[in-house]
Amino acid sequence: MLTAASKILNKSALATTTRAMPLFLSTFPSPTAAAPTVPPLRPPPSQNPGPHLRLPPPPRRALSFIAAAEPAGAPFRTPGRTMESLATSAAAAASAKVTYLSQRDAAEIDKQLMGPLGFSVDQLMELAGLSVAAAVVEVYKLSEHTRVLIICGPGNNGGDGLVAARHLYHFGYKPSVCYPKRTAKPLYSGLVTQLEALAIPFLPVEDLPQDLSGQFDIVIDAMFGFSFHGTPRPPFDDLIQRLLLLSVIGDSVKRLPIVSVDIPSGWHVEEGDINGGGIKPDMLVSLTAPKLCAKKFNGPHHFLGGRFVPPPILRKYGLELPPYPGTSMCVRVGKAPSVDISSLRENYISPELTENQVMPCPFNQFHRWFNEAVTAGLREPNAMALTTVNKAGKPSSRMVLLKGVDKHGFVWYTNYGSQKAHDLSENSNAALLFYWNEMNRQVRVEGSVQKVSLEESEKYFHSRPRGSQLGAIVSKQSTVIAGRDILQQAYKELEQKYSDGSFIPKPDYWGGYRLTPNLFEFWQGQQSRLHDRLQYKQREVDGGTVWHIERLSP
Ligand SMILES: NC(=O)C1=CN([C@@H]2O[C@H](COP(=O)(O)OP(=O)(O)OC[C@H]3O[C@@H](n4cnc5c(N)ncnc54)[C@H](O)[C@@H]3O)[C@@H](O)[C@H]2O)[C@@H](O)CC1
Ligand SMILES: [K+]
Repeated sequence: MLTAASKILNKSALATTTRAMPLFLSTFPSPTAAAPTVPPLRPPPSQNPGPHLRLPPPPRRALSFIAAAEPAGAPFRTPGRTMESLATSAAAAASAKVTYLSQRDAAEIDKQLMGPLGFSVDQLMELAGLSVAAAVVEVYKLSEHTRVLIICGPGNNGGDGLVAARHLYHFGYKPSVCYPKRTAKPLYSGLVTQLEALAIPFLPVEDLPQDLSGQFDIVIDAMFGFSFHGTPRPPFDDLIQRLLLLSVIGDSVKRLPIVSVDIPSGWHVEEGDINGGGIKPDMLVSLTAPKLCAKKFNGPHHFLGGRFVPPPILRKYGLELPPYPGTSMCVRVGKAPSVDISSLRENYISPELTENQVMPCPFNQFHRWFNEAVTAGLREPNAMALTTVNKAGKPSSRMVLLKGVDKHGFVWYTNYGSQKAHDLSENSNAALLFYWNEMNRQVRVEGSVQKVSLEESEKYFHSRPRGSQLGAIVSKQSTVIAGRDILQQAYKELEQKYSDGSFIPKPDYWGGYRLTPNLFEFWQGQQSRLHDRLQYKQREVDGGTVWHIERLSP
């Protein structure tokens, strides 16, 4: 099982964070004697079309090892989702034009969705509330913002808050709800019952402290949405005062953040905070499309949620909205605030890694950790940084994909004309680095590198998809080329040449390498920088070599 903390792997920009390691990893099997053989390596999971809200996929079943994928960055790959596509969609969202809705249009769209377009209010509310929860997870890490107070109003905005409370509970947060004016409709009483079944506390206004910052880490303002008129009536006037108080307590970093759903409550739906005395939320989650008042929002985090707007609505209202990335339920509107790099740090929480827990054979220990990384659903756990050094002592690093490991070493494939190949021809010493961020783990491997046999390279080359085989022929890796079209042209020509499905010969300049290790280091991040580092080094004993384990200071 994964802990709730580990399920929420978010990308918040700022400050120190605590990252808990999946709980199941703490249950190490009892130490065993050195196994004579190395268990088979499982293949990496296929591309994970992960949403913006990154929840690890369910554990995968073990598969037998087939060395059949491409090296990192192989040309002409068509992945489900790459970092490149994430980066592209983030850039597109940041620069996208946004349409703002008047109060009348917002209400009209609502009617159309629930009339001719066939939606029910329950559906829209569920999607809206999920978007709010997803946006909160994007910005406010669970480890730092566990206790969430959701203040719900009498209308649909309040309903969105109730739904968000449920999702946040399931994402591992500890929500409490203040819902002083309940609506006697089955939709709302159902949402309340669902929260009661999760033992989520409902707090009367009288029980809330004047200063909310002592008891909560975030407040979600789901009091009023686009149907708000006039000035807030009791008890919401008092609740809004408490939120106002928050903007004057603490500095901008330590202040209890307020997340407003659709409209900052109390603001005019079109004019915004008219006299400047309204709440100043840190985050606004606009739903369907931002309302006019959102133009006046100048907090650091503006998100859009409600990924359900069909083309007829987009066309009719000429809506331009930022594109949602991947399968995400929310998208940031505008640019993310800049990050102080020096403030980025993690406080790792992991089970201890002790000498008597690890396997005597480092290859077996590697397999154990690798398989756990696969089981946890990490994307490309076989990606490793390879560092080579040329004869002048100049190092260079790049990511490659591990294609096999056994007691003889770690194997990857590449172009024998590449820079790494050139370095290796001058200096066979190299280092590999695996970094499994979500598990607070790193493995370093050092050793010497030789080419694998021609038969091994042939066998692997022909196991690859034909597109990858052609890509390997086309690329004269690490040489300067005039443009992308040259590659595409050469690829097209080859595609035509082999369009009859005939055998594609492996080019001489392509093949594998094997690093035979003389050192391993297994690193596990721990709290307060007291990380575990266990190093395996080879020692001569009675004419043979044995692996000796030492603990290194972090
Ligand atoms: N496409 C859409 O239209 C969607 C709308 N949704 C949500 O629905 C909201 C709109 O919901 P509603 O139309 O129910 O309206 P609101 O939730 O904005 O509020 C209406 C309620 O607030 C009360 N109220 C209004 N002014 C008040 C004041 N001055 N003092 C005290 N009470 C006051 C009204 O009597 C009514 O009970 C949106 O902002 C959004 O959060 C989402 O649930 C789903 C999609
Ligand atoms: K609101």
